[in-house]
Amino acid sequence: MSDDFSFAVQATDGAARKGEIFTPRGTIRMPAFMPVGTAATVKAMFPQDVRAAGADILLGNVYHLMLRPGAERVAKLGGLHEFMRWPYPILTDSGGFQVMSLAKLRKLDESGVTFQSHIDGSRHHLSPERSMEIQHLLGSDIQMQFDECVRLPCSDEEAERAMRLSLRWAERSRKAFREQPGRAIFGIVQGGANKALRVESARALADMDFHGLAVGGLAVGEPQEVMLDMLETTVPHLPAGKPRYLMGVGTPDDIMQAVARGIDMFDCVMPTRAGRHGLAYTRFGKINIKNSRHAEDTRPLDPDSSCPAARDYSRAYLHHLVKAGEILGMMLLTQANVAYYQQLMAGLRAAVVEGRLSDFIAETRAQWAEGER
Ligand SMILES: CNc1nc2cc3c(=O)[nH]c(N)nc3c(CC[C@H]3O[C@@H](OC)[C@H](OC)[C@@H]3OC)c2[nH]1
Repeated sequence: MSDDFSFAVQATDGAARKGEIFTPRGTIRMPAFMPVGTAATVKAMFPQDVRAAGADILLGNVYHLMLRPGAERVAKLGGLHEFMRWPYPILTDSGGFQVMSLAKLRKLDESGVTFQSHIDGSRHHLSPERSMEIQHLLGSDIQMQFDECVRLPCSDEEAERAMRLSLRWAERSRKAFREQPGRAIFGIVQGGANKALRVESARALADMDFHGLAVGGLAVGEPQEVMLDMLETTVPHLPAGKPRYLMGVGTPDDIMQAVARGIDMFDCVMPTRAGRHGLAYTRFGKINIKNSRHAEDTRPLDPDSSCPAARDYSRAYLHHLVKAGEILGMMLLTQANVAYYQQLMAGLRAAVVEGRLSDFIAETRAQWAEGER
């Protein structure tokens, strides 16, 4: 196992790619779905179950971890991998998105963002330099540049201001990144829903020495067709030899459509958050397990699933646990959902290798529509 970070495309099907990222902590099979582990845990799941579900990499977040327990403390305790007992790759977001969505009393200027913690009101400052230092302290394998993500819809002026600021912050993040074998930094394309801005941002970042590139500023309230239109505009300007990560996406259908347009990596709170609210993702579509029609249904979510939570427990039992507010209900549905997302990614990877991605997408959608047999 080399101690370097590297990426290889092994098959293509139209714009879609099947590839792998190699890191000293393990290989990431792509297209990949990265479960969100914001506060050093994939909520309601043991790390070994996240791994058993098929995940090669999970996410951490600068904003949450700098506020609690603190980046220096995580470093003192051996780093995030040791802290949360996840020895495989971790990608950390740079915190800019959460500051703008969670923190109070934010002040943004060229230096960065000053804000008050949503937890205890303490005051903090995040800059490209401090965000990279925190990601280094956490021991992150893939670090994200510090950027500004604007909500949609927004004016062209607002999108341009944030995109240019994010490019200047990309340079500063890249300079502040501590080069280490196996460690990577990704740039983030911004530009709102403005095609010219998206192309300019992508081209500028492609010329900087990033290991991978993310498409940011999407999944922020825009319709799917706007998101897909921005992908068709942006992806052709991203280097084919680097991984492409679409941040915050998405539903199973969003992911399939984005894979077909050349995206390799995804993250979304949907499978974990939905699991905690009684919503199950399955090959037959979504199942709201709270619905009374499941109260005496002895079938599991999916008898053919490799995930024990989806295969071994009746819908009646899951219905009972969720109605009773039992913790095990959250645990089982979260595990089943994360496993379903990983099974979907495995199906997409195989379909690209076999050159049958469009058939796979059509078959998968048909099975959702058909629902239960
Ligand atoms: C939901 N839609 C969505 N669009 C997004 C766009 C951006 C963006 O342009 N820049 C940055 N830096 N982050 C973004 C993010 C946050 C992802 C993180 O948010 C956290 O999920 C809650 C998780 O942190 C473990 C994840 O880590 C990568 C987005 N999320």
